[in-house]
Amino acid sequence: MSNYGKAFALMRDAAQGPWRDYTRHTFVEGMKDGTLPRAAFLHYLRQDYVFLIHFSRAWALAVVKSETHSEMLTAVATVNALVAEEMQLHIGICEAAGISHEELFATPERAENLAYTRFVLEAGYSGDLLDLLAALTPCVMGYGEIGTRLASEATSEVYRDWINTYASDDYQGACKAVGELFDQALTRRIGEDFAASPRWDRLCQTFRTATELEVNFWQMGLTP
Ligand SMILES: Cc1ncc(CO)c(N)n1
Repeated sequence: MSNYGKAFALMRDAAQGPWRDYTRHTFVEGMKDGTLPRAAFLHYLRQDYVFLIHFSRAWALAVVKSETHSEMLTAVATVNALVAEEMQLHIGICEAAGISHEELFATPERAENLAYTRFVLEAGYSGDLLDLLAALTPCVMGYGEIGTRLASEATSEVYRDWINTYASDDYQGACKAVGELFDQALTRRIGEDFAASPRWDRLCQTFRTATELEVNFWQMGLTP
């Protein structure tokens, strides 16, 4: 199992059912064995590019909601990793499939996509860094777990570029950094025993809702 920090492990266990639906979705299993139709993958990737625009904005909000230099450093590194690295994967794969960057940028946003990213942004606007991180971590860590598992279990080379991006040391390092950020931010704001605080259940609920919205996102991917 992944080691992305204490808070993440507790929240994932509290959202076990949806977490499994998310990380073992039919879409994911289709990338593993190569049976996922190319049209569904490209449709997903275009939506995911739009997702990453708003997801980067949410991480930029984490800079705004930071209280220490160390928190700012992790948040700003994540913004950079998203904009400068992860989005490049989408641009590259789409270009190779004949979809120009201009066309990609103009992709009409699906409702499932809009619901998810605006839920995350709203958690951050109306709350503090903890509320925001509870909504952000399922996205970051889920893909980290999926990437690691598929790198060892994939029986097809079709989606290897995608798998390698999320299994890479860079991406895995980002998951660990975000896990440390979350643990430290919780300890700073509510103390060492953060899971016993009255805020904990609500944070777990935000994590669970974001996880369910990830399930809906894969489902959208299957319906171009
Ligand atoms: C929907 C979604 N969740 C998480 C990630 C990982 O950054 C992504 N690219 N897309």
